[in-house]
Amino acid sequence: VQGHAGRLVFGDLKGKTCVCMQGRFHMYEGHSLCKTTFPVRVFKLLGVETLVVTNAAGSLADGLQIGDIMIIKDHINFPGLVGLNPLTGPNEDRFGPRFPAMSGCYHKGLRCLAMEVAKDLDVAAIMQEGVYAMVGGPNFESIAEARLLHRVGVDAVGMSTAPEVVVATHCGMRVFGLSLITNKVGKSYEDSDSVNHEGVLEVGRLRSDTVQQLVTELIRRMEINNNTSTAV
Ligand SMILES: O=P(O)(O)O[C@H]1O[C@H](CO)[C@@H](O)[C@H]1O
Ligand code: HPA
Repeated sequence: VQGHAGRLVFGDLKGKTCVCMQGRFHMYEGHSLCKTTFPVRVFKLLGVETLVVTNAAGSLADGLQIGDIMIIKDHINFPGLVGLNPLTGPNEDRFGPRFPAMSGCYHKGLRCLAMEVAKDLDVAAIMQEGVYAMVGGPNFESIAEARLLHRVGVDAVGMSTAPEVVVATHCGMRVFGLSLITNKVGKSYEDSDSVNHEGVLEVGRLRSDTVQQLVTELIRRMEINNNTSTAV
């Protein structure tokens, strides 16, 4: 999608072997969920243990302002709830079970560590935990849709991430996620501001250094098991 470089970068980050996706596939681009999540299975086969996901998202929570960073505590996978799930079809037993649990899919230890990192980098004031919801897109939400999402407990909404997290959790990877709040989602018919992709990219540019520092320091401090691989 425009604004995503579409590169896969391999390297060493603070002593940990990492592979980084600059960009992702989205369902709204017409890709199957199988293709959208294919990189995650490639990472698994490469020996990656931890997946760090980042996204741009619109805020529904009054306490989340533009430029804030939300540590994803949990998600609501709206496409998944109606059967648009990357795990649909015969189960790939070599990756994981037919019916994987999704409770606790955003690793608690990594969430706590990220908050410590935020304090040490002096950015804790712009960070809090919340619930991310994936919608199909590509249109942004109507006012009634925004109100619905708010009522069901969504803090931030975007059009990605949940399928990758489902596939990573299915194959036993640890997951950590961040949403950069790029816009407020209008919940009032009196609001005249409307969101657009250029505005989303602009906030992304403004906060890219902060997100980069947070992720780098988190990776430097995170415990690893046998190998040293992380995918971002
Ligand atoms: O989730 P990412 O790809 O970060 O970006 C979000 O921002 C784009 C819309 O501006 C959509 O792609 C949406 O999902
Ligand atoms: N809605 C859905 N996806 C998004 C938004 C939004 O407001 N902002 C960035 N991605």
